[in-house]
Amino acid sequence: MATSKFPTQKSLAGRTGRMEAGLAGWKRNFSAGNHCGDICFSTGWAKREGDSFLTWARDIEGSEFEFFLLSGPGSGKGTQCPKIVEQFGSAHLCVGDLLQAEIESESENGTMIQNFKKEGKIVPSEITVKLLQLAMQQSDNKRFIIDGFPRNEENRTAFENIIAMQNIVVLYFYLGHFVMKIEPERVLFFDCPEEELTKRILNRNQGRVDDNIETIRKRLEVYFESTVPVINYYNSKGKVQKIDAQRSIDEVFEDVKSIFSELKPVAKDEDMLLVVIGRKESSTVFLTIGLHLGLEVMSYSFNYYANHG
Ligand SMILES: Nc1ncnc2c1ncn2[C@@H]1O[C@H](COP(=O)(O)OP(=O)(O)OP(=O)(O)O)[C@@H](O)[C@H]1O
Ligand SMILES: Nc1ccn([C@H]2C[C@H](O)[C@@H](COP(=O)(O)O)O2)c(=O)n1
Repeated sequence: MATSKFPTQKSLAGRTGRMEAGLAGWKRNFSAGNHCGDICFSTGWAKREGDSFLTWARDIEGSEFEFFLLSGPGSGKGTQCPKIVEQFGSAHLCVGDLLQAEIESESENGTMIQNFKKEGKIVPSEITVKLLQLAMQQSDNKRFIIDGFPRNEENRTAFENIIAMQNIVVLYFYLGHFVMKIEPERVLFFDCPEEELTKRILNRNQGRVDDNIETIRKRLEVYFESTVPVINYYNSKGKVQKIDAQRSIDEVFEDVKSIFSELKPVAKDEDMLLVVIGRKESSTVFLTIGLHLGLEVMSYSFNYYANHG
């Protein structure tokens, strides 16, 4: 086994302090209302050699990375994705296509989605995130290119705040769950002027209900108002890779290729905060999950808050 770089007891003490402070917040939230009965938090620092918090989370979720592909309508997302899939073997999840499949399956949300689409509006995250999660779960692939998502702040927070551990909750007798934030590995942004986008969509000829000048204008409005702030958000986190999309399809793909070729497995050496919230059994769940995942538990505490119901 490689040499461990576990934090010292001293540094753990500081972290445990922060953890306790965080728990005070949880306690306030729970006592505010939604919970009946006794609450237990089991928390601790744990790690697995060579893993970062995020890789670990993905590992459990079963995915190696997610790329978000975010750009204006008609910028070439749907054109480049099959090429990425062919060359790099990632799974392409196009949220627009997932929504279209819902429309075609005449599901209960189909008509509502169709109306949003006609008006160039963004479908509520409650629907898109569920479709996306399901598609990810059903895929054998562990690498995802998520095309056309998140389109606005609501999409972004819904996805990032996903309760990633629902499967584990089921496995462990509904006793507790982890909550963690999932962020994309990178965000690809195809930069293309508005006039070019409009021209491309009007020439697309795929029979889409939203490929008419009136809806294109609305979609562009929504794009500048809601999607550009999301791109700016990820840019501020250093995740955005901008590609000049006003060139030929092959030239654009050359840049895409170089980004994907740079990908290396993430292997940071960080410890992680593990939180299990539940009833009295939360400490058992904590230790069982740690064991199951091959984690070394470095510090651990059990907190019991009597009836807040
Ligand atoms: N680099 C390019 N140069 C010229 N035309 C392109 C280029 N890339 C894509 N196109 C064409 O532009 C049109 C729109 O492309 P595509 O459907 O890939 O865009 P998109 O970003 O997926 O759009 P939407 O967000 O509306 O689904 C298509 O007809 C496609 O063939
Ligand atoms: N996150 C998303 C993605 C797409 N939609 C809707 C609205 C779009 O007009 C339509 C088609 O998407 P596209 O193929 O242009 O990516 O799907 C949404 O509401 N939310």
